[in-house]
Amino acid sequence: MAKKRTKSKPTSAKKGFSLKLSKQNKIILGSLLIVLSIALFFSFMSYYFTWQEDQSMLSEFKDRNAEASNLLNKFGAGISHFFMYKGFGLASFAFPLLLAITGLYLFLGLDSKGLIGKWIWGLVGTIWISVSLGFFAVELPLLGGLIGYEMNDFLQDYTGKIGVFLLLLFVLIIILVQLFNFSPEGIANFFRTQKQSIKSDFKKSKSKTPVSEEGSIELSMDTDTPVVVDTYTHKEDIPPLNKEAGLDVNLPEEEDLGIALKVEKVTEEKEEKDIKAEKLVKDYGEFDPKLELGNYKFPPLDLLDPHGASGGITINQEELEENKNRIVSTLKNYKIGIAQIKATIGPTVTLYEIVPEAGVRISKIKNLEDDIALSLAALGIRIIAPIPGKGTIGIEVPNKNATIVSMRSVIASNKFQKAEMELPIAFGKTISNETFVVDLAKMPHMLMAGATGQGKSVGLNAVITSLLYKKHPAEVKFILVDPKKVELTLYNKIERHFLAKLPDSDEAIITDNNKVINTLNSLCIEMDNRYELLKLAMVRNIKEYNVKFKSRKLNPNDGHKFLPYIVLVIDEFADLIMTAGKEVETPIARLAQLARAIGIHLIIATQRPSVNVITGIIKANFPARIAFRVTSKIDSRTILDAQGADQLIGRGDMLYTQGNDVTRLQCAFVDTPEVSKITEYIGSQRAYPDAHLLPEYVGEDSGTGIDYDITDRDAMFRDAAEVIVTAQQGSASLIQRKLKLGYNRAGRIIDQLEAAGIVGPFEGSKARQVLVPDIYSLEQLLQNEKK
Ligand SMILES: Nc1ncnc2c1ncn2[C@@H]1O[C@H](COP(=O)(O)OP(=O)(O)OP(=O)(O)O)[C@@H](O)[C@H]1O
Repeated sequence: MAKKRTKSKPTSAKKGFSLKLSKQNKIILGSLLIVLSIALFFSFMSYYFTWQEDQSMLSEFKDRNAEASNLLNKFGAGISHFFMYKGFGLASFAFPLLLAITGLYLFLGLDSKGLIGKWIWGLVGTIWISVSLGFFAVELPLLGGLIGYEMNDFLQDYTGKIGVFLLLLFVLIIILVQLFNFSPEGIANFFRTQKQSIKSDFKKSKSKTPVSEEGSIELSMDTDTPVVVDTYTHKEDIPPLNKEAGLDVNLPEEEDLGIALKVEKVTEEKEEKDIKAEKLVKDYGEFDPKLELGNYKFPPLDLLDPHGASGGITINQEELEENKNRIVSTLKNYKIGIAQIKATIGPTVTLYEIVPEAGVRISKIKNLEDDIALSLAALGIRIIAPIPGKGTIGIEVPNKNATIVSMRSVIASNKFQKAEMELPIAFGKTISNETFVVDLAKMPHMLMAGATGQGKSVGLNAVITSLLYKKHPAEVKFILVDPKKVELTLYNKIERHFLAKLPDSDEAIITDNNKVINTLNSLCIEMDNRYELLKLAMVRNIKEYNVKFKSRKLNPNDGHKFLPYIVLVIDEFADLIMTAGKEVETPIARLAQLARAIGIHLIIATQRPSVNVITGIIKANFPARIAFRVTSKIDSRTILDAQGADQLIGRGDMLYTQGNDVTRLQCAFVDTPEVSKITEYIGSQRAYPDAHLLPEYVGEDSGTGIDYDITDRDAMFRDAAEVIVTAQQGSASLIQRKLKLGYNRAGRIIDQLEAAGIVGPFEGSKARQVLVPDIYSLEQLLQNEKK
């Protein structure tokens, strides 16, 4: 369902007439229609009482001295005469109603899609009522109006009274079926639920009054039983249960059926729950998570720049010929004959597919990779021998004039617009110029690496932009970690729409490494909480959970809530892992292993794809990997487990793998001003009161309430205390430096010092306060502790 909704998002042109009016004009026109509808309403009402008096005056309309009795004077009398007398009679009230609805739509700027339908059905209903009331036109001409009377009369001439009646009945059925989804089952259901609620009300009232008279007990049993059987005739196992439920107060002698009854009770509860949910859905509709920001407008396409690309790629025939000849002659030099050669032109590279003559060994061509690259004298040549599943050999040669793949073109593509995915990402275009769209929810986590300046940040922006164009703020939340402090700041503007943060933090975009650790741990708590909810709801993943929640089968009073997807983006992972090591690696590995089912997805980018940054445990849990250009073959292997990323040409040229196949893509280009426009567009709309709040996590560093056992203290505890007190500066890095300890051990000692009351609590980026003034006081404190 959600998918369907996202499909019909107003992305660009599909807005009907509302597109032609500015906001101000809509408000003005809306108010005009509302005022007009009120005037019509009062005119019509008043006309009912004054029409006979006013009729003679209609011919003197131009005479200023003539006065009508209608509340709206001559205007009221004239227009009511037109609509009610000459028109549709009582049914004319539909017009002020329709005008008021249209006016409200325009005034409030609502999506005007359903409006035409309302008018059509309104007019059909008006004619139907007017023709039906035409039967009484002789006695009461105002009921059906002239049109109703004439039409009724006309039909009667041909079909007679009964014919007209049957015709009207048939039209009524059409209206009910089309408009209210009327069906025989629907009617049966309606009566069933009505009966049910009457019965339960009846039972409730019965159980409230203490049973005292035997006679009355028997009577209630008798009346109860047939109702129960009636209600569930289609389910044989239920009636005995209801019988019991109705009887269990009254008939203790049926105790021997105890076990069977218990089993059945469970089924009944479940049924009742479902029925309740169905009733709720019927009364209030499905739960709509988007309702709180119901007027949210998705960013329009024209915020994105076409970047000069007219859409297609220009084919340079000369260049193609030249490259082909060079490939053929190079291979000829090594005595490799070619049976066939074919070129596929992409935005940045052209793929030459070669079918070698029979008997040529593929390994021979593979070994010639460097020689071919040399003779083609071009940067970024990649040889794929053989192309998986094709039996040909591919040589990718960069185009002299690369075409920029604009984000606009990929977002506008059919493939993205129609993508039936949970978290669709339009990455860019493949070598055969097809838009490449993947589902982040299926990846389920992504590792992105590449040397500096090769397009990582643009890639991250492309990912975030794709999601912003497809998802409502209620459906996805981002946690942005930006140790470089400049790359992701633009997203600050959408903090209250799309970002998630820790409850006590001011900034939603995390730039401080300590906060990252807290956030990651908080995400782990969120993950555990979500698993608990999934368990309670008896579903396997977030998608099923949200479907169940939307159909009101999960009670918010039991802690259930709509769960948005959470996407964690870390722009520079190397920096984090270097400073925090295991403290970051452990929660990330945990999240990566477990978070896929509950809608938490990680995207990690790094400039330094070395093995101590992308450790085995991280790599094992990130099947989707993206490599922009890197400087060495080793780096390429670290990211992709294959070489090739070292031969890319940069500027968004990238390799993508989600397992075995490696796909070469040109990443879509989205520039900072475009991102800025998008975030401004979203940021200027009504938002939630705050960013999405993650569960609270009390980090080890904040240390509140940590009570360390004195005997458990680190061997260097005393030395560290002396260093801190002497320097009067409570920082872990000081201990690290002076005592040559690792980050983690120093952190632990600081916690112990805090527990001992030597340093104050964690104060963010500032050093902690030292609570002991000198070495002498420290001695005393430690002595007292021992006692
Ligand atoms: N997909 C693309 N198409 C065209 N040009 C691109 C593309 N991606 C990046 N570029 C060019 O490369 C430049 C650097 O890109 P980007 O800032 O994304 O690199 P980076 O890898 O994030 O660098 P750093 O690691 O230093 O932040 C961009 O300013 C842009 O000119």
